[in-house]
Amino acid sequence: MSDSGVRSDLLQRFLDAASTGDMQTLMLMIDQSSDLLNQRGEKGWSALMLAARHGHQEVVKALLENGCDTSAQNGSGQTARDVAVFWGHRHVASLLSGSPDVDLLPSGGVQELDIYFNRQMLDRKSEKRTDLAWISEKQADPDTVFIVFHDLCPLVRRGAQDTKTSVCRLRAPALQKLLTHTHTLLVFLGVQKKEVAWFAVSTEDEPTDLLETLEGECFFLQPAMPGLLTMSDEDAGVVAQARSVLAWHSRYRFCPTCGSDTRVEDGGYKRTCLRAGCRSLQGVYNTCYPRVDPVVIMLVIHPDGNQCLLGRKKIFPPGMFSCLAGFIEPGECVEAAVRREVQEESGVQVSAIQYVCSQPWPMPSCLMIGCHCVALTTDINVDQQELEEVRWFTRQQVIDALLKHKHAAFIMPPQQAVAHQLIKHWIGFNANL
Ligand SMILES: NC(=O)C1=CN([C@@H]2O[C@H](COP(=O)(O)OP(=O)(O)OC[C@H]3O[C@@H](n4cnc5c(N)ncnc54)[C@H](OP(=O)(O)O)[C@@H]3O)[C@@H](O)[C@H]2O)C=CC1
Ligand SMILES: [Mg+2]
Ligand SMILES: [Mg+2]
Ligand SMILES: [Mg+2]
Ligand SMILES: [Zn+2]
Repeated sequence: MSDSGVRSDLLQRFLDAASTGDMQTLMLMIDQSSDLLNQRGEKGWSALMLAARHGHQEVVKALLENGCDTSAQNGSGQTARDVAVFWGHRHVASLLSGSPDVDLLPSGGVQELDIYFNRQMLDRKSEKRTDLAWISEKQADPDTVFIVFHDLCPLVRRGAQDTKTSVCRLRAPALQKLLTHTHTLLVFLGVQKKEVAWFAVSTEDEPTDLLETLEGECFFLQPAMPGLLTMSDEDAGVVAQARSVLAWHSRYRFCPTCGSDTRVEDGGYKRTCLRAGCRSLQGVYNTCYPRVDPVVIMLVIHPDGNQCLLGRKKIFPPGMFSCLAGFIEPGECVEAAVRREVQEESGVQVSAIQYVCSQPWPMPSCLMIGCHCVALTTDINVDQQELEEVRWFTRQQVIDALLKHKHAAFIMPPQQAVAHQLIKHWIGFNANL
C-alpha cells in the first residue's frame, strides 16, 4: 500500500473509533500520531464531530483535552456543537459550548441575566440565625457591618460618580445609642468573604439623635422610588433583602392569627406568637416568616413575531410603557396567572409561555417572575381601572425606544426594572448595553 493509502486507512480507523466510542483505540492512536486529531474524513467530518453525532461524552472529553479544534465546520457548515445540539445530545453540547450547563436545559440558550436587585454579595448563612451566641458575638465584633434604615429607606451617601448612591457601612461604635434603643430592630443579613457579618438596623424613631457623628454626607434615601434604583448593583442586592424583611416586620408586629404579641427570633427572620396554643404555632403555617408575594410580569409577543404588547399606568412618567404584570393569586400556577392577567388587563389571549428570569422587587416584597408569551388574539380591550393605555409596538419602535431616539414612540421602563430586561431580551440586545 502507498504512503497516502496507509495514512487514509489510519484516519479511517481513527474516525471509526470516534464514531463507535472505542476509547482504547482512540487513545492509542492519539499517542502514536497526534496529527490525526484535526484531520477530516468524508464530507469534512472530524473525529470530534463524529463523537458528538453519536453522543460519546468520554470521547469528546478526551478529544478536547488533547486539543481538538472545536471551531472546525463540516461540509454542511456545522461545528461539533451544532451536530450535538441537532441530535439532541445536550450533555455533549454543554461540553462543547463556552457556557456549560446552559445546554442541559431542554429550552437551552437562556443565560441568566444580570438584573438589578439580583446580585447576592453575602452568604446568608441561614443555619447561623438560630445560633444566639454566634449572633451576639458577631454583633459585638468591631469588623461587623451595620446598614441603617429609617422608614424602610437605607442610609446612603453619594457614590464616586454622582449619579449613584452607596449604602453607608457603619461599625458598632458609631451605633451604640441606636443598638441599645428599645425600638431598634436588628436583622442578620449574612457574611461577606467568609467572616464579616452584616446586619440591617432599623428604627421608626427619629434616627439622627441616635446616630453618633457620621463621616461624609449621609442621608436616608427618600422617597423609595426612584431612590432605590440609584444604588450600585452590589448594594441593591443587600438592600432588597434587608428592606423586604424590615417591611414585613413593620406590618406584621402582632400575630396575624390571633393578634397576640410576638417575639423576634432567628436573627430577625421569624416572629413567633407569644400565646401558647396559637394555631400559628402548629403545622406548616408560615405566618411566622417574612413573606414574598409572587408577581408575573410578561412581554406578550404578537403572532406575527414583529410586535409586542406594552401598557401604561397613569402613575408612570409621561410616555413610558412597560410590560403587563399582576399578582399571582392563591391556587394559581405561573402560566395561569400570565394568561389571566394579560386577559384582564388587555383582553388579549395568550398561548405559549416561556419563563425568562426573575427579580426580587422590594417594594415591599414582590418576586417578579418574568416570562415571554405568544398572543393568540390581537384585539385590545384595556382594563381602564388599572391601565391608561395598552398598545402593540413594532420591533423597530422598541429599538428606537431602547436607543432613546428623539422621536421614539414610547419611553422604556428604567434599566433596573425586570420589564426593561424582558423587552431587551426579546430584541436580542446585550442586557448590559
Ligand atoms: N420590576 C418591574 O419591572 C415591575 C414591577 N411591578 C410590581 O409588581 C407589582 C404588581 O403589579 P400590578 O400590575 O400592580 O398587579 P395587579 O395587576 O395584580 O394589580 C394590582 C392591584 O390588584 C389588587 N391586588 C390583588 N391581589 C393583590 C395582592 N396579593 N397584593 C397586592 N395587591 C393585590 C390591588 O388592588 P387595591 O390596591 O385596589 O387593593 C392592586 O392595586 C406592583 O406592586 C409593582 O411594584 C410592576 C411592573 C413592573
Ligand atoms: Mg397589573
Ligand atoms: Mg392586573
Ligand atoms: Mg391582579
Ligand atoms: Zn397567635
